[in-house]
Amino acid sequence: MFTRKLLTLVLVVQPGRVLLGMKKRGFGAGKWNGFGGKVNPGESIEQAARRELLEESGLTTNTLEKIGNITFEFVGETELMDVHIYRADEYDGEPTESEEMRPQWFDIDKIPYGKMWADDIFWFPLMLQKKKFLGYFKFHGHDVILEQKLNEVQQL
Ligand SMILES: CCc1c(NC)nc(N)nc1N1CCCCC1
Repeated sequence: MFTRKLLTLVLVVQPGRVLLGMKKRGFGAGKWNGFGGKVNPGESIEQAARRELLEESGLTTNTLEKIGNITFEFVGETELMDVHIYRADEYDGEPTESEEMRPQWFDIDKIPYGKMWADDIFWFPLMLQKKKFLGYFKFHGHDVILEQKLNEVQQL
């Protein structure tokens, strides 16, 4: 009944601040988010995460750490979104605007949750504490969470 679409999301974190991108078009346009997107046939999830980070922000990293996996259901859609979330604590390059994303650093205490996907406020604190987590969010439209599960795990 449900198929799964593999997606990636990378958060670049430095002491006291996190790099987010303003999505300029497509799915999630107008929201701040990490960098990510689809996994192409023949590439690993981690390779896709690295590719999307470079394409969307201009950055590369040696330290991509898998920190979470969240499954999203949108009511009425039969394709679940299986988002594999990574944290990068180091990076090379300079944040660069792309066609998809306008990057900007945010102080940890000024993360614009009101302009992000509604789930982020729940799992960002775990991500920032370097905890690992599994989650499930059921959305009605793009703004209303009907059901949610979020559990810390020791390994992914
Ligand atoms: C699945 C949608 C989504 C979402 N909740 C609904 N929350 C965040 N932070 N990112 C998302 N993605 C990240 C991968 C690329 C698509 C958008």
